[in-house]
Amino acid sequence: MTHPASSSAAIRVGVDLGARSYDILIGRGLIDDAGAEIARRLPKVRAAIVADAHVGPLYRQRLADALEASGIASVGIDVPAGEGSKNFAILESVVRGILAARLERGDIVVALGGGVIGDLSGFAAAIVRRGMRFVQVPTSLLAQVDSSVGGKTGINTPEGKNLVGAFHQPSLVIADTALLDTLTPREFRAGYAEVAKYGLIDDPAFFAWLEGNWRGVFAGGPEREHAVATSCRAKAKVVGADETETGDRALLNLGHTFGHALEAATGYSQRLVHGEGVSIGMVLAHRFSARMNLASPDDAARVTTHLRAVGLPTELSEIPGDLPDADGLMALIAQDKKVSRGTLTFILTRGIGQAFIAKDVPPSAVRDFLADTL
Ligand SMILES: NC(=O)c1ccc[n+]([C@@H]2O[C@H](COP(=O)([O-])OP(=O)(O)OC[C@H]3O[C@@H](n4cnc5c(N)ncnc54)[C@H](O)[C@@H]3O)[C@@H](O)[C@H]2O)c1
Ligand SMILES: O=C(O)C(=O)C[C@@H](O)[C@H](O)[C@H](O)COP(=O)(O)O
Ligand SMILES: [Zn+2]
Repeated sequence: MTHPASSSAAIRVGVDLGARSYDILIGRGLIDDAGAEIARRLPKVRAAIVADAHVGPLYRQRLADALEASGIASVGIDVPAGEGSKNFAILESVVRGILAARLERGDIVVALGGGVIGDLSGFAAAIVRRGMRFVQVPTSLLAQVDSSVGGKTGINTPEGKNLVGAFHQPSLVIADTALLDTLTPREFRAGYAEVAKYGLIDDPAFFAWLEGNWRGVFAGGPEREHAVATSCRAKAKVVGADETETGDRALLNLGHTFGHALEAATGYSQRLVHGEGVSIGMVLAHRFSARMNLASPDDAARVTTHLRAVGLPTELSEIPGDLPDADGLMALIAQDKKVSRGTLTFILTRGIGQAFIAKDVPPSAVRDFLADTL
């Protein structure tokens, strides 16, 4: 199979949200068509391209040239790389950068980067002039399959992950899968955890396909575009049905209640990046489900085997440094946004591809499980 060379050959996935509907374009080389794709949808705009210290030097000039060729002038805004940038101070610097460039409400913020840049600059776009439009040009696997789609934007605080933010949908997502070739193996693997998540939520055939084809996804064969498109279709369907997570969108949080607590516990640092937290969290969710007699332990073992095969961490003991005890982790879990009237909601499972939303999960059961696991 050959790769699409231009956006005319791109895979298009629609996110159906009435007046806020938008396209996700997926394919190799699409960054060079970004100006034309944006100008077609958002004529006569100026742009701020937000990028971090890794992605900026690699791709910002190329993107700026593509925008310029379609008459879109741009300025660049720099952000330090890493999860630590999802904070109030860096948010302020992005907001001030947009204002300093005198961008108007009708202009655009372009997030060129991974999920950190997308969440941060999407949130800036949501609050500058009470809401500017923004375009996602995701450059990590995680951002292409998950964070660039669906409009969750925000920052972290010491109290917990993504606790400050807004729902603000992009106007367009341009996922150039060739850009993933420069990702580190660690970051590629981290993004893969969110790919596997879609299989584990409700698509057992996709999970089985991944077990057989993950090497092609990593190597950049046509399996990669298939995995990105399958993931985007799955996410677009959920978001189209429940934009602001009043119901089934919570399924996309599989593995995240544990994972987010672990990210907060490790200070949003390189000790544990988001996708690694999700990998361990999904294993814990499957093991906890087995312990509650909801699922077979064989399913938890199968999930562990696959995530380990691609090189992802699956055990708390793989996180470098000390972790809080079970009570410390429970204090972080208590800040989860799915907590309602003080009770915990978890995404549990009855088996591979059979995740469900479990309300009123007894905290004592989770605490004892964590104490035994630690
Ligand atoms: N909004 C959502 O729906 C959603 C969904 C999932 C995750 N997230 C958030 O996304 C964040 C994680 O995203 P991430 O894993 O992309 O992290 P990231 O943005 O930190 O990117 C990972 C690393 O890869 C580098 N990088 C990105 N693209 C590159 C490329 N093409 N070549 C070389 N290096 C590249 C970055 O500079 C960074 O060092 C977390 O904050 C998480 O909470 C949000
Ligand atoms: O889009 C969603 O909804 C998700 O839950 C996707 C997750 O992968 C992502 O990490 C998201 O940022 C988590 O959202 P949160 O509301 O739990 O902070
Ligand atoms: Zn996630």
